[in-house]
Amino acid sequence: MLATALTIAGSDSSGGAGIQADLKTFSALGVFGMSAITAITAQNTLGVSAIRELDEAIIAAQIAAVFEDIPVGAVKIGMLSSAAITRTVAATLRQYQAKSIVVDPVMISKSGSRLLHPEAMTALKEQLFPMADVVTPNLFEAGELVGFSVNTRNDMEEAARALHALGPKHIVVKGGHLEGAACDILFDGHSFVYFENERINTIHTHGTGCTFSSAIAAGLAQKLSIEQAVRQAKYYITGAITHGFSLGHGVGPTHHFFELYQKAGL
Ligand SMILES: Nc1ncnc2c1ncn2[C@@H]1O[C@H](COP(=O)(O)OP(=O)(O)O)[C@@H](O)[C@H]1O
Ligand SMILES: Cc1ncc(COP(=O)(O)O)c(N)n1
Repeated sequence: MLATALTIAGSDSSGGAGIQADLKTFSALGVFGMSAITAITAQNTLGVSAIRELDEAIIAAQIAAVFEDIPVGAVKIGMLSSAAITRTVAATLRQYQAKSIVVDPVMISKSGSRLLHPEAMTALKEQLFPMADVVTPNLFEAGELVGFSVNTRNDMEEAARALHALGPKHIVVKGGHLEGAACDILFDGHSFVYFENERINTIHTHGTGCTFSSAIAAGLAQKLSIEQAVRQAKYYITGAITHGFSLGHGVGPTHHFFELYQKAGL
């Protein structure tokens, strides 16, 4: 049977991030994608102009409709916006005993808009982290979650240890915003694995975090180990950024035709 994955995230009208990036990633990796929308953003390559949260009942109903009928191989969680939505998502996933959960703790868009109210941080840590197989903060998100700034590889390791103590089975701290190579670290509570690629010199990185976490979920849905899933996701995001392009007037999107860059060896 085709592997399946569910994304629980916000909608990005410009198609570069959020639900749209997640579904494109699932498809490109050969996984059947399903979605539960938490919030609708009016967004383009220049920024976010409006956000409308959906009410908790329709969010829970979307998740329930999928689980009641279809086997869910993996779940990716992106923009949650509020504490109430975060609690609803956690409770509904608990109800259906969801497995292989990837939490991307989305906080601020690349264009600077808040996608998570600061008061939702506690619900995220207390309700969702203990259920997560993997949590994938970038440097800023890791810093907000642990309460110290994360700027170096040493800081990334310290942050991964502190976040692992909150309950997730694995932490991936993403170094997309580091100086030098694009280096991410995976921590399982015992040891670190580094995933490193040359930094691609581009401004077109809209949706990189969404794409990377969805690619990890796709791998888990395909029964890869966490390390294999992160390796596949790193290969995928590197290709998607390499082939990212200028669309609109601002930060353009990544490219989701995996076959194209697979054949080209990136
Ligand atoms: N310019 C770049 N070149 C190569 N890889 C990058 C680049 N920017 C981000 N990445 C990679 O993309 C993934 C997403 O990371 P990041 O951009 O830090 O996330 P976010 O979108 O949450 O800020 C990571 O694997 C990171 O290493
Ligand atoms: C709906 C939505 N979800 C997530 C992001 C973050 O994406 P990124 O930080 O990669 O721009 C976004 N811009 N919009």
